[in-house]
Amino acid sequence: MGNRISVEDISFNYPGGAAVFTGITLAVEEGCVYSLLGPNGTGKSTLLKCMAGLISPSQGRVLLDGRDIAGMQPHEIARQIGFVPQTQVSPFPFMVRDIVLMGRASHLGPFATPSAEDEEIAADALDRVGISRLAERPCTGISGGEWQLVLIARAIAQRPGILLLDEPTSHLDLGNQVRVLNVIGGLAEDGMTIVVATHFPDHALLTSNRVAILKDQRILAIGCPEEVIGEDTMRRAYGTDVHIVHLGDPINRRICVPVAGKVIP
Ligand SMILES: Nc1ncnc2c1ncn2[C@@H]1O[C@H](COP(=O)(O)OP(=O)(O)OP(=O)(O)O)[C@@H](O)[C@H]1O
Repeated sequence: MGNRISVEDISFNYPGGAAVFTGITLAVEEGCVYSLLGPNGTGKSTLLKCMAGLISPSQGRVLLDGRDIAGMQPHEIARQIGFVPQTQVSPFPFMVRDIVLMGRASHLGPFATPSAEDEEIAADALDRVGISRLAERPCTGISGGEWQLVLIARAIAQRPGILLLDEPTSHLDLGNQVRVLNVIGGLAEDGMTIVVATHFPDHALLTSNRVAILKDQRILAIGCPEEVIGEDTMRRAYGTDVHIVHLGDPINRRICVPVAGKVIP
């Protein structure tokens, strides 16, 4: 498997609604971290759900290694694609470790139970996101940020070739944001292809090889992060002024700082 995913000229309407987006085309290569930016409601989650095969585009195709996912069985898609939705808290008090073990489901036969190796993979995934201590806790008794880490651990345990993450750092403290960004970088280095919807341009600058910004039903800008995340494009995307600051040596990074806001002397 080549772990490539692309969308070709896709459009999407929810029933009875206007088009969320039209004519979107993008190609994500193996081992690439691809960030989707854009204001609230511009369709980032909807695009990820189309890519995960959870909903079908009204027009256009989603291709997995060149194959149209419309013709694939759900279990075939689940073996190759992992999806981390925006945090949805389970109403059932499953143990955290059992939720993460559910990530192994696509690797098991219909009536098979998880093996010792599956248990080890789940434990390793919990360790990778730093929440081994929560393994025996019911998921109804953990925080929003902890839930987000559980869902990420479940996707890591799935070991998909392609991982789609919907705002994976939105509930996380600073340390856990960095941890998850490092995990994303490590997975991509191992050849996993990653698409991340995010509201943090800095995270896109830090982790991505490519960025697309959605706005007004279309792609406003697409390309490498240093080109796309510029002051003019950010203003056009979000309607607010930012400075792009180059931190220079030894950090050699760009950060995106909003200009507006109360400045405390
Ligand atoms: N189930 C649904 N039925 C009808 N409309 C929906 C549904 N889900 C989302 N929408 C609408 O589709 C548009 C795109 O929503 P989507 O959640 O994909 O945007 P987003 O860019 O991910 O937003 P955010 O950044 O706020 O999470 C929005 O206008 C939203 O109101």
